[in-house]
Amino acid sequence: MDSSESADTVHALTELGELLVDSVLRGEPFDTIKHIVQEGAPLWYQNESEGLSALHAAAYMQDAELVQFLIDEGAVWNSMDNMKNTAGDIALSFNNEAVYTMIRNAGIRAEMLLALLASRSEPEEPSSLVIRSEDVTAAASTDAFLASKLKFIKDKNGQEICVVKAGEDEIGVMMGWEQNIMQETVKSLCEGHESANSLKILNIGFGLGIIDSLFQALPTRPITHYIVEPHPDVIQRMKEQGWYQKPGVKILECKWQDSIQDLLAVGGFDVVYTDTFSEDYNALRAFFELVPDLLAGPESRFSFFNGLGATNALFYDVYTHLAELHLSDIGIEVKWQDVSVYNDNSDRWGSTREYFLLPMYRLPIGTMNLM
Ligand SMILES: C[S@@+](CC[C@H](N)C(=O)[O-])C[C@H]1O[C@@H](n2cnc3c(N)ncnc32)[C@H](O)[C@@H]1O
Repeated sequence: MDSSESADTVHALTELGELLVDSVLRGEPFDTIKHIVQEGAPLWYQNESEGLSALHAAAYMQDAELVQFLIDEGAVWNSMDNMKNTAGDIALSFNNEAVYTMIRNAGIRAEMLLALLASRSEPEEPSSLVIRSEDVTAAASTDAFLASKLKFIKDKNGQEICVVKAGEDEIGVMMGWEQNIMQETVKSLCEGHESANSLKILNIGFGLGIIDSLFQALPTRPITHYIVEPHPDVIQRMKEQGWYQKPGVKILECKWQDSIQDLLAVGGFDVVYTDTFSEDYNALRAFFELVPDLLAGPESRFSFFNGLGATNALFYDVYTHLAELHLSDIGIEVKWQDVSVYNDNSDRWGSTREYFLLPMYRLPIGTMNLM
């Protein structure tokens, strides 16, 4: 094909794409739209003016039949319009549960498939949702992150935060406002635990040490408290803060991937928590697979920082369901709890990139399902 032919093809596809979106928005009959799709209109096409795809348009029209048809024909569930809304966000804004659920389930199916493909291919393909393979900054590459200098500073409210430079942006590794999430997590992991008086705890990722300090402040101090942390600046701070002298605390200065054999050999943990940085869903899922062998038994509890996709309600919902399904596959049943993180203090991010924009954090507590 010469360049004028390919320009003609692009032009024809653009015209068909525009026609499809316009027809959906005009409420044309189902058969007319089906015909345009069968003529080859690209379902991935997003119109010039607003960035709307046919799926966005069908969500605006609240046409469940059409939404299902477009999904079945391969519409892209997670594309964002110029306002950064997905079709799922639009359905949500209309409170249209049926349409929203169809789009969300399409997302879950697509991500399940991607995760399956990733587990069978070398090298691994990252999940399509948030962190893309081309992101080699400290935000999405563990090597880049571990080689970066961390800054421990105070936010406008005087709360401690830890930030790292990622390309042009500064991004929070751990922000002070997450204290509440950590508090609720410790409560749900430890309160009423059968082994509350002799807890054996494993935490992956020290960060600001918020959760580890909360574990240490439990009415009965944990008997054994493993912390896995690879970043040299964090390790330096742990030394300055006396973590190496605390009774029962054992610090492994490496990534969880490099200490997993030792951790499995220890095993028998009553509580396991993980909250790393710059890792994608595939890494989290790889950790999930190990959890049953790390836990002591059915009374043991597991949680993880459920923050992937949290810049968008639909993405967050898809990740939350994906995690639940994958954990259920390996015999871990998850109960979810909503923790309000709404805060009208728009300064909580300072100049850092925002990564959690939803009013609710969905806190997972997993236990071994022996059924
Ligand atoms: C978000 S912070 C953890 C915050 C912590 N939950 C708290 O309460 O302060 C993430 C931490 O995970 C560490 N980390 C990153 N990749 C890791 C990996 N592969 N294994 C273990 N820790 C990792 C980072 O160095 C960082 O200290």
